[in-house]
Amino acid sequence: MIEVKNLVKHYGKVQAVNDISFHVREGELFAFLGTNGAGKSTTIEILCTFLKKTSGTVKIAGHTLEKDNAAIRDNIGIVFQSSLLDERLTVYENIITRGKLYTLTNQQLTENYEFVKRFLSLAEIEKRPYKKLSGGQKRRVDIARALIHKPRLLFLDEPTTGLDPQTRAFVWSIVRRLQKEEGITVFFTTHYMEEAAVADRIAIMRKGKIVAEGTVQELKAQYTSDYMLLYFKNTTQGEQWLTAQGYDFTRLGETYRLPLNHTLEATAIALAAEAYLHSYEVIKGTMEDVFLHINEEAIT
Ligand SMILES: Nc1ncnc2c1ncn2[C@@H]1O[C@H](COP(=O)(O)OP(=O)(O)OP(=O)(O)O)[C@@H](O)[C@H]1O
Repeated sequence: MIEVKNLVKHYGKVQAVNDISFHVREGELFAFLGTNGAGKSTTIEILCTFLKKTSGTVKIAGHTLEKDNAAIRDNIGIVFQSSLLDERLTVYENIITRGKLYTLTNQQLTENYEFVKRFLSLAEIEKRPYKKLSGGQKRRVDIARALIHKPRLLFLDEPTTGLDPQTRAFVWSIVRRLQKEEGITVFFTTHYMEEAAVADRIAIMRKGKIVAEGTVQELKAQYTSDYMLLYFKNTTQGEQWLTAQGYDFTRLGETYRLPLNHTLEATAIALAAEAYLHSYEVIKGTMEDVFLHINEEAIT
């Protein structure tokens, strides 16, 4: 659905995107991550036809960027962090006005409107002015606006920043349904690593370069490790046992931390230490660990 090769973007002397290549498969939920200033927005703006690249090639849904931008725009929907809708118009008016920018017949527009209304549960709010809506309702309408022409690819730039946890969960349930039920490819950015963890694949940018790419499992395997926390009945005896076994442990107050090569190692350790243990837990590496590791690695 997206194929990017050797993409470069300079703003004067600033090299915002520095020779990146990646692809996104049809139907995928793809997360594009990076610290502030990494080059994500610049990349998205190029992919969405808003910004001219310096060099490189981009193909979206089989169409070549800059040769066939109109066809690309017909295939994509975009939800920005800040809304682009008219505060004074109603939900219905906003979405229909947007839909009229595309080459849809009246019948197609009506059918598509009925689809987004149902999919995003807009029936109760369609007659209300946009400015009267809550933050979560506004987000639903923003997504409806992006879907009115039934695009195959949806870009979401930090779609949940500033929303409460319940609304965030709701937005993600919509995104998942769009992917699963409608087969829409989703390309999103976020600063919330637990959101990135649900993606099929992830690319991480730093200073204009893609520094890591893969599935959540692949990235975790490469950049994090699992560990075990041990809580002993008697810390002196517990520590003696760990030392006798030759384990490379760290003491954190009354707790002992043991790195694991594999999660299942914890079972054997817990069974061997059973006589000394009060309890234990296994902590899995997270996407947050991956992200911090990659950015630390790049700094040092
Ligand atoms: N119009 C511009 N003129 C000059 N430099 C720019 C311009 N837009 C972005 N930059 C610079 O390009 C680099 C990449 O910026 P970009 O906005 O793409 O990063 P980002 O990863 O989207 O960051 P954020 O997470 O903060 O949105 C930064 O160094 C930024 O200062």
